[in-house]
Amino acid sequence: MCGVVGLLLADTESHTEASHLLFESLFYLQHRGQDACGMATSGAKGRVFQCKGNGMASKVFQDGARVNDLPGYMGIAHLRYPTAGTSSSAESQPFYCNSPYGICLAHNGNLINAPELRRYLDEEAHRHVNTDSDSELMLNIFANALNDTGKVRVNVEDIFRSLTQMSQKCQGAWAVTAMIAGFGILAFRDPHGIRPLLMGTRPSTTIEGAMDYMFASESIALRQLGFKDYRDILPGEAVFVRKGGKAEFKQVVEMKSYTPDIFEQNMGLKLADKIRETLGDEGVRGIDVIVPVPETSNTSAAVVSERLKIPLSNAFVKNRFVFRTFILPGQKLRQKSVRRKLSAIESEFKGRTVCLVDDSIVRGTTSREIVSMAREAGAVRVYFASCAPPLVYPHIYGIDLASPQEMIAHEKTRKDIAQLIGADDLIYQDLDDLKQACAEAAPKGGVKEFEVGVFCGKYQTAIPEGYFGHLDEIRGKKRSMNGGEVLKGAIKASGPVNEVNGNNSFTLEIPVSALPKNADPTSLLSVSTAPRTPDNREDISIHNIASENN
Ligand SMILES: O=P(O)(O)OC[C@H]1O[C@H](OP(=O)(O)OP(=O)(O)O)[C@H](O)[C@@H]1O
Ligand SMILES: NC(=O)CC[C@H](N)C(=O)O
Ligand SMILES: [Mg+2]
Repeated sequence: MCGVVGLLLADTESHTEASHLLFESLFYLQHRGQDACGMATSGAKGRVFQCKGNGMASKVFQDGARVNDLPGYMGIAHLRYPTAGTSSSAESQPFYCNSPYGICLAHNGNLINAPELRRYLDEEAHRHVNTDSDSELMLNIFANALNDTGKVRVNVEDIFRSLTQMSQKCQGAWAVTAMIAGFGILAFRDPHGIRPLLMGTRPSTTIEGAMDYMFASESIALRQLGFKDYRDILPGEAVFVRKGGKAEFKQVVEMKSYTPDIFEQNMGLKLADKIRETLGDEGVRGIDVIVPVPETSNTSAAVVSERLKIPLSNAFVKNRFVFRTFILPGQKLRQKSVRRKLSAIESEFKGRTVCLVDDSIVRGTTSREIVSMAREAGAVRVYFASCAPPLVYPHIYGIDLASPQEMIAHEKTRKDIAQLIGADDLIYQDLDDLKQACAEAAPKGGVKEFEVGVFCGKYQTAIPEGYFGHLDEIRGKKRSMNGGEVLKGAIKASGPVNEVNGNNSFTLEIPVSALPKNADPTSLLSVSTAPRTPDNREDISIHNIASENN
């Protein structure tokens, strides 16, 4: 995901009000990325001030203490959940490049032709790129186009023209806020509008008749900070707000379609009907309670409960000090964190047939753990309903979900998956139903199409040859970062493994450093295939051992 923000105050004398507002906005968008965050501001003499690093906003900005080091009337900020490159702090954003004019950029999305852009920057543009980040490439492509104007000072038209050139060179998804030191704030979106970006305004608190401008990935940040009249930046559109000036808009590249990622939309309206279709009237009558997996599925579960006329029970309590799980690096960590994050209220489960509702199943970490928690709390039957259809293809536009092989639905039937997560039955939303539910929820005349490549493998942009192989390679590299070389091989197994995989073959990846000296890799199988009992989930961790450093 990633969150981006941009802000320009009308009052150019304001000292650190911009950085304080930006800091606050990061809390409203923190769920969009927890790996790293940062901010860059610019003030009176056009100097750029920055603070960024790994961790969440409160940590990086030392509970706000560092915000006072960031003066200026404008700035941009970023929350990172990596899709490309590594998790190193050097890749935290915004990125800064001094030539020309001092540009900072914060990017949500993913570029799918990074190798080609890297080659162009190196061999033709002679620009130094310091990290593996695709966002740094985008910044340099833009900077290079601006540089080609050959001007000492550019104007707004030059900026828009350079963005047109950049949009023609880059392929993939982007929602970007950028800042040109001493000049203004820029925001733009890819031709398909895959990642979200909005703009809002508010009257300046100090200069009568003047407006402050803010851009953000989600309206919540704008609303909470008093920015109103917000509107979407359209696909292919750019907005520049000049210091002390007004917003100027330009369609820098033709709008190809308007297909925001369906993950951003309201999910789950048709799920109730699907549950009835799958379980039948009898099955539905047997359900005692609908239980949301807090909080992302609360709304959908409430709709399901109302439509099926089954009581809703908030039978899982969320620990608000544990954060998002599936974006944590490392399967072991993710698994542990589900248990830390959610606790089951026994009295709500004891002796009941429950239907758990979550927004999605990716690797199956959450669903597997909570089905087993529901049983431990005394549930007699456990159904699991997912608002999203099975995820089986890579997400390539800015959500590094998992590689298809890690996704629990990969090459599995619904029944296989139900077995793997330990549920009595599993109900998935249909893709067509989901699209229809989202289209119905969109404002009149609004979005009708959505980016759904992760469910069906059909993407909005052409995919460069070899891109999926390249993705796997990057993920392999990430996995082995702490573990050194990775052994890979298909291993035939029998016995308890059958219970886990539903067939008797699987791919095992073991970081060499995780093995005892001179160990035969297959020796690990005896550890990982221990029989499954309520207290021993080692069998599931066959894959976990393999991808511990993922
Ligand atoms: O199948 P999995 O790999 O477990 O991924 C799916 C889970 O990931 C997301 O939750 P997340 O952990 O991000 O946190 P949240 O719902 O609390 O925001 C999503 O809401 C599912 O619960
Ligand atoms: N999730 C995102 O939008 C990530 C942005 C960018 N591709 C990065 O990895 O930093
Ligand atoms: Mg969740």
